[in-house]
Amino acid sequence: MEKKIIELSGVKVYRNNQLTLDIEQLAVASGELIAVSGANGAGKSTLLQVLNMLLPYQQGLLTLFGQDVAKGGQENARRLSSMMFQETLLVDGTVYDNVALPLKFRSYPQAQITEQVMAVLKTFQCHHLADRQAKQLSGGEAQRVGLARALVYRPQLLLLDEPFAALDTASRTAILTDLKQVATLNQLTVLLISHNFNDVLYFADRVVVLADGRIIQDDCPEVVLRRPASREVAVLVDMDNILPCQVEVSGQEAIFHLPGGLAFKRNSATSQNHSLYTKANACCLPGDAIYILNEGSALRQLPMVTVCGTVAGITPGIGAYKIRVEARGLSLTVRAPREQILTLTSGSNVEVAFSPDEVQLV
Ligand SMILES: Nc1ncnc2c1ncn2[C@@H]1O[C@H](COP(=O)(O)OP(=O)(O)OP(=O)(O)O)[C@@H](O)[C@H]1O
Repeated sequence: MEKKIIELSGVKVYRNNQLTLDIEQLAVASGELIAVSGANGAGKSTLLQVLNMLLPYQQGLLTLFGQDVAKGGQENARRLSSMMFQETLLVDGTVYDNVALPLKFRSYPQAQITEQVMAVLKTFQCHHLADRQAKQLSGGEAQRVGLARALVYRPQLLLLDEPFAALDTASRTAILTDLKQVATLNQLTVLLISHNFNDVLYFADRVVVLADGRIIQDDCPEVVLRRPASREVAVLVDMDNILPCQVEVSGQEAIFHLPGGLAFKRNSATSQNHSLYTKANACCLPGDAIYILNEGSALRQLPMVTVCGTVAGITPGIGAYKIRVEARGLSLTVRAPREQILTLTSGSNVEVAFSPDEVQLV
């Protein structure tokens, strides 16, 4: 059986008499790279503070490394876990001194301190900074040193509260690449708070989405990206098309009604949670699931919904261009490779198509 590093059951946290965190069930296995995402105020930092035992919970069960923290599991959990915040507080002294601190606190012998500090600095590509004054580092260097310090004593669990949010995209990707490699090699469990969904897609095997302190979706990041469980998640992942929609269900058949009289059918037994068919008032569709039809396109043979419209704008991008198509009062965002849009300009008439099965009710 997979070893569980974190288990929460019925955990509730109140702040100022308000229920701020309400986790029915959450289990994280050893070696998992898990992200926690959600809008501002969703409860992400509160969850992390509970896991780091900085904040008490008023109800429920929290087990870390197999031990109930309310029954003596705290000491073991502190020994085996580490945490990093958005601001890395480096103390006066050199980079070496800073990274050596956790080992000095733990009374490691000097030779082992030197060996582990230099090894971890090398892993995070900051060994050349060892003799530099820590307070003179750039933001990116400081976060790399902070990560080295968090991992120098080889914890099994690393909790990250958006520590890389202020870094530029290239530096963030580079640091997440190194961390992912280290984590995979050492079976390190990492829980990363991030509201940057690109980082989540890049780094995590799984993402837990919070809203009002509750888990509203828990799945692999690609599923959350393409099949958000609610409008809130669709907004969080920056879904290309969120469209008003009413659904009429008759037996196994669902008829989707979109603005402009656009309607299509699909089998209501497929694709998603049946309760959404009656309660959803919007649907969403990723831009790469809408295709621009050319004459003779093989897609015309497939059961697709087709709509005629006009190109209202084209935004270049690497991998895919974004094309805004106005069709029957709907504004659709389509993502297509550059070669497919070479003949298009603003004002071009186009026919676009999508499969009803790609439409997600939210
Ligand atoms: N020290 C505190 N005392 C009382 N309430 C707090 C405290 N810190 C946070 N809260 C409240 O708890 C709720 C959750 O906050 P939390 O910081 O966990 O959210 P978050 O998802 O991390 O948000 P953000 O993305 O903005 O950092 C919010 O309503 C917030 O106002």
